[in-house]
Amino acid sequence: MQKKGYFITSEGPEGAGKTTVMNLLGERLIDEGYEVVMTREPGGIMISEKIRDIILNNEHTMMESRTEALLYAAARRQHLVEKVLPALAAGKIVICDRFIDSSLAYQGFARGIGVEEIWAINKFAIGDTMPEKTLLFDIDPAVGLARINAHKEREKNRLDVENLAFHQKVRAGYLSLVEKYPERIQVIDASQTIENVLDETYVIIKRELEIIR
Ligand SMILES: Nc1ncnc2c1ncn2[C@@H]1O[C@H](COP(=O)(O)OP(=O)(O)OP(=O)(O)O)[C@@H](O)[C@H]1O
Ligand SMILES: Cc1cn([C@H]2C[C@H](O)[C@@H](COP(=O)(O)O)O2)c(=O)[nH]c1=O
Repeated sequence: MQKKGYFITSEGPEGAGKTTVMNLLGERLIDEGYEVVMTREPGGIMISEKIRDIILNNEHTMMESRTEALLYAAARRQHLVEKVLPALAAGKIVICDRFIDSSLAYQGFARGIGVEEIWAINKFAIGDTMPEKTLLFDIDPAVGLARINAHKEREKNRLDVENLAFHQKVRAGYLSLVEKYPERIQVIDASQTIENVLDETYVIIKRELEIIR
């Protein structure tokens, strides 16, 4: 159906509903006949899932911020070459839960490493590959964290357990990225019901896919 690959990423603070909504979106697009690859960062393939375990392990309290940033970039590189680029070359839609904007918001802004520094290591990791469209699921971090905490079975990782001030910096970081890249990053109010968030997401992505078709 689609003539060329299309790279979509979802971003946002913890508990914004990215995974829930993008999975539903992916199912809907597949039902319509699109070839869709759903994946995530850090992870998506064996090596990057192993790096994910190292980064997010709650016992790794000694992990230094730049080490963390480099591990995210390493996981990103391997995932890109092993999964994302081949799928795009085959004309598929790739929907990736988080990508470089997570590193900019979490490591660049919230950890305070600096956006330029994070760009530099990620440029090395991804070259010129950037998403065509990024959806920012925007939510008050207190609401997002409350959603996560309501599900006691969900294990909290090393980033989830950062304090509220950290997650507020993440959100502020994301919003400053929207100002910098208004064409690429589209904000969705993630405080709405799942159905409404999905509808809004679907309309945005369908419009994009119809343009490239
Ligand atoms: N719009 C919504 N309203 C209420 N609850 C929601 C909404 N969207 C998702 N949830 C619930 O919030 C929780 C977190 O959702 P989800 O895992 O999709 O978020 P996420 O953005 O992927 O989070 P994280 O990045 O922390 O993994 C889940 O229990 C999900 O059912
Ligand atoms: C890609 C990426 C992710 N993070 C953080 C964001 C989350 O706290 C975790 C991933 O967990 P999720 O349940 O899959 O959302 O990692 C980051 O800090 N920097 C990154 O580049």
